[in-house]
Amino acid sequence: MNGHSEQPVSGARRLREMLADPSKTVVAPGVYDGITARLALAQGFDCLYMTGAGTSMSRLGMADLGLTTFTDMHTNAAMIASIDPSVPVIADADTGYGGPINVANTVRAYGRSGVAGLHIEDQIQEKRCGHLSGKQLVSREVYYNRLRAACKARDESGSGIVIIARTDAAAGKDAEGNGGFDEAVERLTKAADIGVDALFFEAIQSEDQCKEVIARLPKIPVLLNMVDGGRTPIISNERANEIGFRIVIWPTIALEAVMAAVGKAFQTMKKTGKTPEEPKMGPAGLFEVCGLKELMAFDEAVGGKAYSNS
Ligand SMILES: C[C@](O)(C(=O)O)[C@H](CC(=O)O)C(=O)O
Repeated sequence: MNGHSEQPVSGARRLREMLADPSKTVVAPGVYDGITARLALAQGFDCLYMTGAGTSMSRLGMADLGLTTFTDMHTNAAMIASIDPSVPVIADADTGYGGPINVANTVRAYGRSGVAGLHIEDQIQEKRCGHLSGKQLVSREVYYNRLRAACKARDESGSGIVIIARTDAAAGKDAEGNGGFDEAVERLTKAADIGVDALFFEAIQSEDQCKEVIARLPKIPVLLNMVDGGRTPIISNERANEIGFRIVIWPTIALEAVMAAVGKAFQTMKKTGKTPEEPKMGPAGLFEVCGLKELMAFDEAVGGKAYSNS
């Protein structure tokens, strides 16, 4: 033993193992920072989803309108993936942030940082949340080039990062007017032929459409995007599994909880001059969510005295 017993764990490999069982559905709650990632991990989720909308709002204070750069997204994804490298993180990679060489750079960088999977979409650079109206798409050719670049970078880098092709065509159109349900099926069918690992049909409008998507895209795993108040009716993870979805992401679960709760706490402070009455965790309780005990134990294990009387 040389003491180097901790082998790097590949989130991508773990995600691929999870996807290899066709009877299983990977469930990934949306997280966007260290706190939400820690809270999801504490509940025992075996996969996390880094939401781009949440990253945009938490890091920039801006709505999901394509303002986040590669650096914003990569830095956040890398941080989240590093908290528990044994739990795969699927991260939003929007349009890939430019042309084919940008897409390739994104795939390589996410893979090097331990991100297990990412999705690349066919919106134009001035993109928006998939559940808003008026989405504009790049042409099929530009989209397919993005996907070819992503697959080539995955293969050349050897990271095995799971490439998920997302199309916004069901509720958007390109400059030639191509759009709608069948266009989305066509784009994702081609995506599977190009060699991506999974498919993301954005803004499915009904449970019947969910079934049709699964029937028409039989080749590789299909992801379901569950956004409360979005275009797709909410179904349970169990139902998604019965229909045949292999990944379910819940991008806004933490955003909905946090925004409502924090807004209420600030309102109470403004009205009463104090924090809300509810029981508090206290500083130690708060830090324990983010590894306080483990960090102190590590320090002590190597002879540190800094925290021994805390
Ligand atoms: C999945 C998504 O890309 C995200 O950023 O999390 C968003 C979610 C949202 O804005 O509600 C999307 O569906 O476009």
